[in-house]
Amino acid sequence: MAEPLLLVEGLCKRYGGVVATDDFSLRVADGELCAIIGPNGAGKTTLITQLSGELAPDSGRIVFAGRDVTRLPAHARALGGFARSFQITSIFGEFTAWQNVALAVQAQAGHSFRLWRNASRDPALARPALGFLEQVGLAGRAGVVATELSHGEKRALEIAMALATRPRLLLLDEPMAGMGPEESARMVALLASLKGRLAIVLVEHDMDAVFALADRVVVLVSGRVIAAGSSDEVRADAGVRKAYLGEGDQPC
Ligand SMILES: Nc1ncnc2c1ncn2[C@@H]1O[C@H](COP(=O)(O)OP(=O)(O)OP(=O)(O)O)[C@@H](O)[C@H]1O
Repeated sequence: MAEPLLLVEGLCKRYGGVVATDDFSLRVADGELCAIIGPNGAGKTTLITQLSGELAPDSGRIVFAGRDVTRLPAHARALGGFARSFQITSIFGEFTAWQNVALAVQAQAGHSFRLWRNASRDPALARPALGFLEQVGLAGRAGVVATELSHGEKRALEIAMALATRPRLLLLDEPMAGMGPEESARMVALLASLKGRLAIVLVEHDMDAVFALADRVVVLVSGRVIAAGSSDEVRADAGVRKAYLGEGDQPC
């Protein structure tokens, strides 16, 4: 079997008596969109924070592009090609959408943030920043101050900022949270447009979105994988229906 881009083996994390991640293993190929679902408290956030490097596992290992990154902190993983879509707090509210992405482009290029004033007039920064905004459907909102963007636009901006770091793997923690149907549909379309270009690990409660987007769905219950497979396989899995979707319910 070809070496996956992301290989997770035997990850474990306990909080006192609570086993939040229980012998979790995962393989994600280049360009694959892998969704992780599970009921509240299943351990999804604990898992994604271990993948991003914000939380150290008790045991197990994480290998990215052939390199063991288990003990690398988040910023070092980011340099190696990990990007996490952080909560909206990572956006500079008083800056325009364009300026936020330009900062991410600048950070990726390794320039000091103190050069910002000059850099803001630099076409080498301006063009790619606009390009990333275009990719997420925000080109028409480039000059809008971030605080004035809608919730869905802010989430899209975060993704543009993550893309500006030119990641090979994007970790997304509930990108549809707090969205209405129209904003969710726009986010699904955006993620569909990214599919195949980079690997994505998506934690999401919106089942319609997950089943529409994922190449593979992994179901967590009490920190353990109870099923993994295509959307159709997971929807049809009796154990998933019983433990997660609700016994007797129609599949989503
Ligand atoms: N800092 C912590 N200290 C103690 N227990 C924690 C901590 N963080 C999470 N837990 C526990 O670990 C388990 C997994 O929590 P986690 O937040 O990862 O689940 P989740 O699947 O992301 O839940 P949700 O869908 O509600 O966000 C839960 O039982 C939770 O109460």
